[in-house]
Amino acid sequence: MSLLTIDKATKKFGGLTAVDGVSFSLEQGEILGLLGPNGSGKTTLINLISGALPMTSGDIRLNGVSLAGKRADQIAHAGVARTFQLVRILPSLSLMENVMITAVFGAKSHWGQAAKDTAMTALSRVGLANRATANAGSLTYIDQKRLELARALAAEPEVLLLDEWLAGLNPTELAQGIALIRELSQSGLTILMVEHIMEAVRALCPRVVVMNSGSLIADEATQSALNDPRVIAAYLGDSADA
Ligand SMILES: Nc1ncnc2c1ncn2[C@@H]1O[C@H](COP(=O)(O)OP(=O)(O)OP(=O)(O)O)[C@@H](O)[C@H]1O
Repeated sequence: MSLLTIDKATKKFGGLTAVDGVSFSLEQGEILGLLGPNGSGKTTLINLISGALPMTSGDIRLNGVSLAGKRADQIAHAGVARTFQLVRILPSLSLMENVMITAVFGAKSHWGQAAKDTAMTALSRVGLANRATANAGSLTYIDQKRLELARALAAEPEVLLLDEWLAGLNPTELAQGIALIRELSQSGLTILMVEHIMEAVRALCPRVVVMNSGSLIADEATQSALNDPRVIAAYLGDSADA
């Protein structure tokens, strides 16, 4: 059985079908790229998986158990964590406090010292342990992104959803970011990553799924997808780095 199964997931906003009967699955330990031009439905799909938005129809299953109709907090508790395109850290709190919040509300609902330990482990994994007591508002952009990632990791997910986590980094930071995601993947975490930076997709994802206008147009090995005429046609006319 696949770890995460997306089964004809559909989301309509009034007359617009943003996600249109999308089906694919992720195996335990896999790192899968979710590609597509701007507006193709990638973030909406991430919102459906994480419960930020309810599906119009279809099903999403984690370990065979349906997540359909569940709230975001219930889905986090079930083992799905995400990062947001625009980081959602709380600038007036310390890094530790930012991360403890998700340790408390994540898959294992830690309290007290256990929440602190989980938060510190997550901060260590992203290289921010030595700044645990600093104010989150003082962080550079890359460190805000690291903190956002630590918040997702502190929920101790089985599946991590990354929504353009690498966007906006300079070349040095991008190399560091790719190395960090690779480490997380090698530790066994299952990752679905929305990404426009093809260098990162090639470096990290053996397989990709590609959306266009809400529909899935490819589910194949990355190299073959990037040479697929349907994928190339979807990206033409879009400014994305394809
Ligand atoms: N809350 C919403 N209400 C109405 N329409 C929405 C909403 N969220 C997204 N859409 C529309 O759904 C479509 C898919 O948007 P989505 O943000 O999922 O695309 P995307 O592939 O993530 O794009 P990008 O790469 O630019 O982030 C777009 O036409 C968008 O305008």
